[in-house]
Parts: sequence; C-alpha cells; structure tokens
Amino acid sequence: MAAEKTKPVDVAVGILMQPNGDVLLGQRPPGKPYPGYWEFPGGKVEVEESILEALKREFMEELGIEVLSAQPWCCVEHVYPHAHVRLHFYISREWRGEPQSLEGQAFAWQGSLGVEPLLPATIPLIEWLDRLRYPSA
Ligand SMILES: Nc1nc2c([nH]c(=O)n2[C@@H]2O[C@H](COP(=O)(O)OP(=O)(O)OP(=O)(O)O)[C@@H](O)[C@H]2O)c(=O)[nH]1
Repeated sequence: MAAEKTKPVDVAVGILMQPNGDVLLGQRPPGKPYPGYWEFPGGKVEVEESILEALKREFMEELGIEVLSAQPWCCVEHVYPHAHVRLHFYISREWRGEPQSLEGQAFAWQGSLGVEPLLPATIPLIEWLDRLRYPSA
C-alpha cells in the first residue's frame, strides 16, 4: 500500500534547548532509512502511551537524559517512501543529565550554523526554530 494512503504513525520529537539557543541533534545510524542524516532525538509513540511519555522514554533510552518538562511546539505530517509520520515536536529547557550515546549514534549541540543533511520533514522547522531561539536577530 502506498505510504500516503496509510494512517500516520505518531512520533514524539524533542528539542533540548540551552539558554544560549543551542539544540541537541542526533545522527541516524547505518541500517535505518536516511542513514547519516541528522534529526532531533525521539521515536514512535507506543500503544497506550502519551506523546510526552514517549518523549521521556526515548530520551532515557537513547541518551540517558531525564526530561523534566517539555512543551508542545508544533506538529508536522510527512509522507516518506518508508513511512507516513506525524511528528509532534516538543521543546524542553529543563532536563537532568548529560547526553550519552547509548545506542551508538553521534550527537551534537548545534547553534545557528547547524549540521547537514537534516531529515526532509525537519528542514522547514529550522527557520521557525531560529526565530524562537534568536528573537533579536
Ligand atoms: N526522531 C526524529 N524522527 C524524525 C525527525 N524528522 C523525521 O522526519 N522523522 C521521522 O520520524 C520517524 C522516527 O521514528 P523512529 O526513529 O522510531 O523510526 P526509525 O525509522 O528510525 O526506525 P524504526 O522504524 O526501526 O524504529 C522516522 O520515520 C523518521 O524518518 C526528527 O527530527 N526526529
């Protein structure tokens, strides 16, 4: 069945934002669709799990970070050849712990220049995000 005719899969995505505006990105590992592309950490929401619960679980599993609070920011739907996803982006400024690469992926704190390539569904968000994190620019 073509991906666009399927029901979207909900994905919880977290943007950890430091006081200077830097945000945390992770790199997709080999063996997954879009290997080597950069993304905000997160993953699919499981059955009977809220988006915030999924976000907290994914951050703990992937990075060993305890997200203490996060606010919904925006929701983007995208149809890839491999999946139809509905991405729920949350912004967190309050977490505990330093990121560790628990699943072998690279990660980086990024300022305005950023890393490339980014996942296609994530690219339009960067401009909106820059307006939020650098309001006087
Ligand atoms: N975490 C994350 N996922 C994103 C972003 N942008 C984006 O399009 N996605 C898509 O959302 C889905 C994330 O789910 P996932 O991480 O559990 O799935 P996956 O494809 O990596 O692997 P899996 O199906 O083996 O679990 C992927 O289809 C990914 O392409 C982003 O910024 N962060």
